[in-house]
Amino acid sequence: MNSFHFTKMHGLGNNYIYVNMFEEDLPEEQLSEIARKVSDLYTGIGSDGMILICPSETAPVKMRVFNNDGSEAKNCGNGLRCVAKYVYENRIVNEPVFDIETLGGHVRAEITRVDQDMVKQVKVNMGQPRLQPVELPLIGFEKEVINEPVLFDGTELFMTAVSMGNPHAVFFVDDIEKAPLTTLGPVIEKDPMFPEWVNAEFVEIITEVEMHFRVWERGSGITQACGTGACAAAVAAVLNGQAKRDTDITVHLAGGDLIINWSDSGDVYMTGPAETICTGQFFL
Ligand SMILES: N[C@@H](CCC[C@H](N)C(=O)O)C(=O)O
Repeated sequence: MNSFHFTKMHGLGNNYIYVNMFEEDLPEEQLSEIARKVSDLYTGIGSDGMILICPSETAPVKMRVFNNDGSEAKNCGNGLRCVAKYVYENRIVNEPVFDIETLGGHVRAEITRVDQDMVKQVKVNMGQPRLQPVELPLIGFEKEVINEPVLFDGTELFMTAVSMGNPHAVFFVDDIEKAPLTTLGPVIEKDPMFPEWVNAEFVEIITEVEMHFRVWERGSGITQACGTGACAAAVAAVLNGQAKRDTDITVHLAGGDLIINWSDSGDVYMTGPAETICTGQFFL
């Protein structure tokens, strides 16, 4: 294998190189290295990482996510919408509602808008948020972490910790433009309290149903959007009394908007767009 076909797709600017593993065969031991290579802006294609669209034994399709540093993540909200678009348009699935296996559990995708045979919008039942520290994992805390003061590089921030299959640390700020994204984002990401590192999100509440959001992603740095992060932010807002359950919340990310709803059933729903950028052949 010295080349493979890819599709570059994005959800609100959060862009990945997608490889159809129903047709391609990338060696397991080289996946991290290939993710780093394709993601390189100068010598590769340039992306936030690589996502594999794989056969599954328990669902019509399985998603595997690699950040642009080569680390493998257990979930990716924007990736899920793009995978749903890909498998539906390419007739790997033929029904508009189907399950996707991830390393963080199964989720259910629903194709909610199609325009001239192109999927434009997908809604995903992301499942229940997990709040116990052991589920992130997060060490040094026994119980759910909701608005707890923590020092990062000498700065006190109030943290709410949420797992959406992957780990998130959410911080509320008064002004999103002044959030310490570039300075504290990388510090929070690799703080020893997170043995598997963490995605760091800053959130400015506008109203009970609207918030601004910026992310420093584990393994990728600043990205335009993070679907699981937006879910975690909405859950954190509810836990902190800043938003309501079973209500659509508009999350304004750098790349556009997502609608998040933490339903009374306990599941979190994410609705948003998915776009194809280009297809090509990558030479290793
Ligand atoms: N961009 C994603 C999340 C990708 C994985 C994340 N960086 C991690 O390591 O957990 C999203 O849209 O959720």
